[in-house]
Amino acid sequence: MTDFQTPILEVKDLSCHFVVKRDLLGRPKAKVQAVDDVSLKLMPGETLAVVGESGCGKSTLGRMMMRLIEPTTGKVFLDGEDITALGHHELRLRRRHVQLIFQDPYASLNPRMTIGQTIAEPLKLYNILPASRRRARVDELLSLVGLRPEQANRYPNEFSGGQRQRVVIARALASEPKVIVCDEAVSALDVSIQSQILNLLKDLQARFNLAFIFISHDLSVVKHISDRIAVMYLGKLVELGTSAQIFAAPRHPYTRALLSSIPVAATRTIRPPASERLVGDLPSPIAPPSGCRLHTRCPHARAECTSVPMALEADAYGHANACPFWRDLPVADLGLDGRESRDPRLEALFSAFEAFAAEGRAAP
Ligand SMILES: Nc1ncnc2c1ncn2[C@@H]1O[C@H](COP(=O)(O)OP(=O)(O)OP(=O)(O)O)[C@@H](O)[C@H]1O
Repeated sequence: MTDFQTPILEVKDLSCHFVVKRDLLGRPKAKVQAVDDVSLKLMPGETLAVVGESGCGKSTLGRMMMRLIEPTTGKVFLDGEDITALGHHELRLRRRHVQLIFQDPYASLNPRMTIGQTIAEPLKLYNILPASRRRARVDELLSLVGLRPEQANRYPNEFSGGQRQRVVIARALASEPKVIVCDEAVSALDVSIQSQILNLLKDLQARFNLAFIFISHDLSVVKHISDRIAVMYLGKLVELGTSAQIFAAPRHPYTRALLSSIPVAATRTIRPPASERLVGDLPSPIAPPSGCRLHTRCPHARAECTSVPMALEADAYGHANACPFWRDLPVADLGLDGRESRDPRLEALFSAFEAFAAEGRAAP
């Protein structure tokens, strides 16, 4: 049984370094530090968004959570059980509880199988139901995702992008998961369809107490669906907090920069000014900058940033950030959903209100 104090999914000090070059003797010569020393907890029924620009390690992190990519170091716990060292058979049984939904539903559906066959696959694979009861369950799953049972005999190419994503969601639900990792799950869809799919995911979450890892490069997409948001830069976590903390009182210069790049129309949060924007290009993950990895692009960088450790420091309300100088950042007119200024003296108070509002929804 799920204990509400036990995270449904937890990663501890997780790293993934891909070897991209070897010498003549086959020894590693260059490694991409795709994910570096990331620790996160996901509580049952919670939505944790992982955001950051392309290449920051979001997908690698998501796949390591399912052990679709083997971590270089660190551990993964599913419902309190260390699954890092499980053998193939044991792992396959646990995978039933963590499902993945990709960006492109067409690529993840077999064009030669009817959607009924596709949705029935996990029922067979994990021996969830005998053959005689599978059809009724497929009908039920189709209804749950807003499709009609009589559509079960159709093929993926007969459906729109949004409908195909509903099929993928039905297939994920068939294995009765506890966690669904949504990797850019709505990015390829039109905005109106995006919100329909997000609403569907929210409804299913409430119904089945599902936990979501929601991977996205787009902060505006995750704002309304996330309990907490983890912000990544070049393989490192730079900020972690409730959605309200991140949007109303962002602390790390990278989070401030991400918020400054959201189109005004996409969110009611007023954009930070241009002075918050990053300079230059993303450095190579093969040789990330020393100290704070953002220092080569940070508009607020100072000499010490080349050597500071990049570790998350959390306040009493669970709002964690890796910039030790965040309190000294210039007071930016971030809008803060209607507040006029970002007075640091008021920030602790706002944080307290937000933590209070989030209490019961989010892990500390
Ligand atoms: N199999 C691999 N071999 C070598 N490098 C890889 C491999 N997979 C990912 N990478 C590199 O690891 C880094 C992180 O990639 P990842 O796909 O996790 O980032 P991401 O934030 O999900 O980006 P995107 O949104 O573009 O997929 C990138 O520099 C990428 O090029």
